[in-house]
Amino acid sequence: MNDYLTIALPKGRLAEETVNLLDSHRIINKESINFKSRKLIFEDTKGKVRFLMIRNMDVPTYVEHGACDLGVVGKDILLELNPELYEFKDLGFGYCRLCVAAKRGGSNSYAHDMRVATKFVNITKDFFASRGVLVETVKLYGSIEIAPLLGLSDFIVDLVSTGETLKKNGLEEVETILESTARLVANKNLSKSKSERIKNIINVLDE
Ligand SMILES: Nc1ncnc2c1ncn2[C@@H]1O[C@H](COP(=O)(O)OP(=O)(O)OP(=O)(O)O)[C@@H](O)[C@H]1O
Ligand SMILES: O=P(O)(O)OC[C@H]1O[C@H](OP(=O)(O)OP(=O)(O)O)[C@H](O)[C@@H]1O
Repeated sequence: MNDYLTIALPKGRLAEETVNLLDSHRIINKESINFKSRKLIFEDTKGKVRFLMIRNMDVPTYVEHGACDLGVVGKDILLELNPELYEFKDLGFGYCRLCVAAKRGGSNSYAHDMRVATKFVNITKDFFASRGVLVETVKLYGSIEIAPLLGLSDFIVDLVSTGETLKKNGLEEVETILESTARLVANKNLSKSKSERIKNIINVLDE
């Protein structure tokens, strides 16, 4: 079983694109994974790859601790968690921006002690500190756009792709903090044979 390469996939929008990419390069056969199933572990016996369906924010933890050899995760999460792992490759998909947003037509000036709702507490604190503003962060896990509408926060820091969620909820973008795409990451203490396999995978993806 140890000759299997274990890959942490983030359940959600990045998993299927990763599997399609690996399948199109014949690194795995996508038939070995059923996204509709409640199963959390899949094996491609021919390609000798095991996939673990992991919550997005947990992917770096699994890879950092060596429970998985490889993982796919957004750059946004890597910047937020700053894990000890190798970032091997920008996979190009999963593009989004981490933005400051507020109620449309409201005051967009920053002030000390204002509340900012976000999943990305570390990036948010650092960003406002770099602007000389000390803010109170309100940690949320989803539907962040609702917070300013109900007076829970003055601003939000959240991911924007098409801008549709901001628009539909009466918010507007104030500024972009960073851009993100999906990254292939690896554990830092891989065996020689696993390092070789990963190098081969990257070469195939680069062809
Ligand atoms: N609207 C979007 N369009 C494109 N990529 C996105 C978008 N939102 C997030 N992403 C990217 O995809 C990654 C996974 O997002 P996804 O929405 O699948 O998980 P999540 O909701 O953050 O995870 P969880 O539900 O486990 O908290 C994000 O970290 C980011 O890199
Ligand atoms: O600019 P858009 O294309 O509208 O995409 C942006 C939305 O996508 C993500 O949410 P997701 O769908 O992951 O739901 P969540 O609120 O549960 O995180 C993000 O947090 C925004 O809410």
